[in-house]
Amino acid sequence: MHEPKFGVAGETAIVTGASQGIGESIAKTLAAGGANVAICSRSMDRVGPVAEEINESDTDGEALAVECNVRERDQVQNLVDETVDEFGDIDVLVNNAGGEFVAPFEEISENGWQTIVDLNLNSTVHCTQLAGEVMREGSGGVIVNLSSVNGQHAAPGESHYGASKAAIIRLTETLAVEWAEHDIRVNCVAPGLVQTPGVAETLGIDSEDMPPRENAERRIGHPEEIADVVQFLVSPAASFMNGETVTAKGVPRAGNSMSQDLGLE
Ligand SMILES: CCCCCCCCCCC/C=C/C(=O)SCCNC(=O)CCNC(=O)[C@H](O)C(C)(C)COP(=O)(O)OP(=O)(O)OC[C@H]1O[C@@H](n2cnc3c(N)ncnc32)[C@H](O)[C@@H]1OP(=O)(O)O
Ligand SMILES: NC(=O)C1=CN([C@@H]2O[C@H](COP(=O)(O)OP(=O)(O)OC[C@H]3O[C@@H](n4cnc5c(N)ncnc54)[C@H](OP(=O)(O)O)[C@@H]3O)[C@@H](O)[C@H]2O)C=CC1
Repeated sequence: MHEPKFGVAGETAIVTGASQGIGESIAKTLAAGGANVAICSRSMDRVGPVAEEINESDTDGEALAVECNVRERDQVQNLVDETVDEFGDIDVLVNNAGGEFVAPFEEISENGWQTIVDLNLNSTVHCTQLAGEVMREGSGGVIVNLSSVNGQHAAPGESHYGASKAAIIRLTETLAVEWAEHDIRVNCVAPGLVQTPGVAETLGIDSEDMPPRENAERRIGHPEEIADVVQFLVSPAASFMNGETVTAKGVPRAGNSMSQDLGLE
């Protein structure tokens, strides 16, 4: 009889950008599955309480909070070092930290473009190279990158974000090929619109404005619906998946009526 292998118990995972939103949900989901999680954000005041909540819950996995701006390579090295010191190894890396502002291409300054590329793409490079070194010297691992439907389809005001998220998809595919010999799988998740504090801030919509889950045509996603996809990809159940981008967007079109209303498609 074939036993499904969806577990992550005993694994050590780094989740970046875990003080809120999708990253917080991924960290809690992996910890609930028995993984130890090293979680980071730019502020210990914000990420510390998430780790406390995990450690005070009855999950098997433990949490370590680290203050780390993933745009700064030396801070990422410290995140990797603290994780290995605390848990002994790194089995899983989830490159979740990211963000954007919405602006027409011609209004994006050089620094504005650089900021978004640094935050989404270059941070993924820092984390993947530095945590990947530990994986390659050890017994391999699993990496999951957060892209976006904006990395797959054009949307107005998203040139910088879309370019950085499209690059993450190709980086994922390339590393899956290059690092297969090190027993490292690299996959990607491309969410559609998901209800997070970042979306509320970027798009100016509050959770009270969000359509209910029952409204399949208009509703936006919930963070745990992305966390479950990540949990699957890092588990041995996805052992034959490498270099893939899994889209999670609720409706089988580019976006939904909600994103049309918001002018995102
Ligand atoms: C067909 C497809 C259909 C798709 C339908 C579904 C669509 C799904 C869409 C999902 C979109 C969601 C994406 C997300 O990632 S949401 C969650 C992410 N969270 C956030 O984005 C957080 C909010 N943003 C921020 O915190 C900041 O804006 C940011 C982190 C992005 C930058 O902050 P930072 O402090 O590092 O940078 P500065 O404020 O110093 O700015 C740096 C330069 O950028 C310029 N800038 C900043 N904002 C704007 C703006 N609104 N317009 C133009 N330029 C901006 C700023 O001026 C600086 O440049 P200069 O020095 O040259 O002035
Ligand atoms: N929500 C959505 O609709 C979609 C989101 N995505 C992607 O999913 C990921 C998560 O999005 P979401 O949960 O909405 O984002 P949020 O803005 O809600 O949360 C972002 C998280 O990243 C952290 N963060 C931001 N900048 C840095 C940095 N430089 N270094 C370390 N941590 C940082 C923030 O913590 P702090 O402020 O404490 O540093 C926070 O924990 C992003 O990559 C995003 O692009 C993709 C498609 C759709």
